[in-house]
Amino acid sequence: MPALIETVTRPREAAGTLPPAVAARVTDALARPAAQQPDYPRTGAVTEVRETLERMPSLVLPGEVDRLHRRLADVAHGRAFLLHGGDCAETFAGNTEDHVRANIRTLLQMAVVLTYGASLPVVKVGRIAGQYAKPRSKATDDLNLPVYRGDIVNSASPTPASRVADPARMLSAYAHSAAALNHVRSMMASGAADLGRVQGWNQDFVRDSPAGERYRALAADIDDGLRFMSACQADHSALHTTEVYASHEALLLDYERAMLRTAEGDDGRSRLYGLSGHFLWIGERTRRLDGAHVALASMLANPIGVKIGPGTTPEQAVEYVERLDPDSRPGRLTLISRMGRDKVRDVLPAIVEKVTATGHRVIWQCDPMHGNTKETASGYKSRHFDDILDEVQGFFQVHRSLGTHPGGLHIELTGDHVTECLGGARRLDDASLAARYETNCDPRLNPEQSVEMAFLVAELMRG
Ligand SMILES: O=C[C@H](O)[C@H](O)COP(=O)(O)O
Ligand SMILES: C=C(OP(=O)(O)O)C(=O)O
Repeated sequence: MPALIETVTRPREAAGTLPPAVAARVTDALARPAAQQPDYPRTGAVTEVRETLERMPSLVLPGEVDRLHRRLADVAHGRAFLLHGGDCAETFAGNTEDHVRANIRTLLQMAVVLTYGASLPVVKVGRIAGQYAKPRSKATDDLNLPVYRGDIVNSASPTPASRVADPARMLSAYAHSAAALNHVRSMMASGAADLGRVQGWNQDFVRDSPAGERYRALAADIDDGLRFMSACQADHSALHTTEVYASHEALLLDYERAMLRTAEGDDGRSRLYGLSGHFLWIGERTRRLDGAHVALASMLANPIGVKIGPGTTPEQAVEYVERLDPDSRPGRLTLISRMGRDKVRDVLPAIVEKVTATGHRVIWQCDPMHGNTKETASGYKSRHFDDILDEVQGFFQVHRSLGTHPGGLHIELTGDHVTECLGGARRLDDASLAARYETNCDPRLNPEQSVEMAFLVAELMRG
């Protein structure tokens, strides 16, 4: 697909929107070892694209990032819950109005269930409007072609030409992200997040799902509550709208570099923001402490997440906290554990204890997807609903036993009725996966499995 925005070639010296001292620090940070970066055939083209992006409007605004930071501070203090979800890999072709709407709808449905079930405000963050870069386990695929690294880098189609990394794809990713954000913002502004409407979607779920009976009572309770509030003419204006924030893995350094902007923060001080999204995270494969991803993130004013897999030591976790939250600001750092169901109960406690002892208030979030991926007998990369749930249960057990706040859930999901993860109320089995296995990378929960998961997590939150 051609780039949606033409590159503008300008003299090198005119490039860059950052003050020179900041730009020099960014350059230093990015000179560190960086895993999972594409091998572009022509580096000049990368510079041209970067310079074009540096001149474009940022995708999100510093004030929105700061507001999310304040919401996340509530999560860190145990007064709210962070729900984070969306595609494993967004695609340009899949960035349609229907898909964006369905994903947001699923996220909001889950949020309603969690808010009501756990009586806690839920901060909603989509894996949306930028989740276009994928870290991979191997450099080549089964056909011995360079591996697909996400639509921002190359194409999933299995030919040598389409797997060549193309910097112009960063421009398309920018344009697609802007379109998705625009749609999310208009959904929010036009009342799509009105609790009454979202609750209607849940009733569809209750009616159509084989697990419907189990959830009918909760859905009816929410309805009663809404009717009661209307009858009392109580001010429920807050129930008619909501905030949804955008996040992605800050993996592709050329793109993230181009989206850096300085702006005055809440306190009037100039700060560096990564304005490709509100919340940016560092993945399991790029979290080396002396690496470029950690160095860049440490300079940003955004809330930052770090995925921590089963190989993480308590000492490393403390290092992340010290480097990424040096001012000890609650909500700044989210540690996203993705241990796998077999390891979470053994590995997480020592990490939580050691980090808690530093006095920093991090958000503890559970990603129960990435440690539970398996190949099925028929060759699909899948995850079983029961394994996912088991990891969430383990995560809650660990936090309950240590008296810390199990602050969030990070899920790969889609609002499309795919068949990618096994199990759930419809008991999807290996033979059913072929029907709608559509992901370009990892398997996602479908809407029914997602809402079912939300009901089960709400029960855990009620404790
Ligand atoms: O989403 C996470 C990773 O990008 C993904 O699990 C890597 O998949 P791979 O092991 O097929 O490369
Ligand atoms: C790559 C991802 O996860 P992880 O870094 O935990 O493997 C992801 O969340 O897309």
